[in-house]
Amino acid sequence: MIRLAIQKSGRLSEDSLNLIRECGISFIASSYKLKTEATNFPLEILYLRDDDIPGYVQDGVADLGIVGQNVLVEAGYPELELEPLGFSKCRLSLAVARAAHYDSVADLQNKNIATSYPAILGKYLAEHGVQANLHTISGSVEIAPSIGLAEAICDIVSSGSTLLGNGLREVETVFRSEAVLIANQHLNEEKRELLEQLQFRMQAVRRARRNKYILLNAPTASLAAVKALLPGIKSPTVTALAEEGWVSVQSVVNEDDFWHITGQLKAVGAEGILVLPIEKMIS
Ligand SMILES: Nc1ncnc2c1ncn2[C@@H]1O[C@H](COP(=O)(O)OP(=O)(O)OP(=O)(O)O)[C@@H](O)[C@H]1O
Ligand SMILES: O=P(O)(O)OC[C@H]1O[C@H](OP(=O)(O)OP(=O)(O)O)[C@H](O)[C@@H]1O
Ligand SMILES: [Mg+2]
Repeated sequence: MIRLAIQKSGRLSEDSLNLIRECGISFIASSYKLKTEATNFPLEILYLRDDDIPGYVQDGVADLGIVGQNVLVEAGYPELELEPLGFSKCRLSLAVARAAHYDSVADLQNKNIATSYPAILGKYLAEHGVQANLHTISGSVEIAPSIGLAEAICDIVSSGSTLLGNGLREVETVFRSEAVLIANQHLNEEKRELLEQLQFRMQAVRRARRNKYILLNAPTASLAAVKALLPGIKSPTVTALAEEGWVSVQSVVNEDDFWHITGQLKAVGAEGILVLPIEKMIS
């Protein structure tokens, strides 16, 4: 049995649970139970406050965890990170009141800055040769300038709407973060084997999410151009259509390139383009 700690309720929770489920692992989640056992994989899930996850994994109370890099690095255990998981992407940024004078980070010299991330911010300021007074608060950081607690803040930003709604302006990106899988560094052989199986499944799920299955019809005369646009995993599958002079082409495209490539496919004569999600992708 391997123990995985995830956030009980918050920005990481839903995506963490979805990832475990998409790995084919079934369990009964209840908002009251803080521990569940999977029914078809030797996995126990612990539901914790995200701030506690790095320490629990470091101490071996949990074997694995899913947590934001911001919290992991702030806790001082960056070495526990195994792989990024592609969700809960955000940044830690410095912000000042919209009307405040700001040219560069040097303007923060001797200023009061409110943050929940004193370690990450302290390192950033030291690297930029800035000495400031850090006020550590655990939440609602964006309120600090408007109540006279600080001239600047350093907190999580995603869409920027919390900053906007509190009359603040983002001035520096201090740290970029996303959810990561972390592991205790002294797992026994049996747990290492389970971790490997879990990572294999997670990678298959993530690869599938990043790619789409594409089917199209093209005139045989355009096949070379279509093949050049669709490299596929090894190479595209090409089959003849019942109608003379036409082929059906099947391949896999990266989601990031998808719109660009479909435009080019149409331009070389492709028709009837179908795009399907991929459930798992194993290389
Ligand atoms: N707006 C956002 N967009 C994307 N990711 C975010 C956002 N806010 C936070 N995150 C990421 O999700 C993590 C958890 O955020 P959340 O706001 O749920 O934390 P919390 O309030 O400290 O939760 P807990 O109650 O577990 O301590 C953050 O550490 C960060 O990595
Ligand atoms: O740039 P935005 O898209 O507005 O996101 C940023 C906000 O999101 C997070 O808070 P959350 O909403 O998770 O609430 P919390 O402070 O209770 O954790 C974070 O602490 C910021 O306040
Ligand atoms: Mg927290």
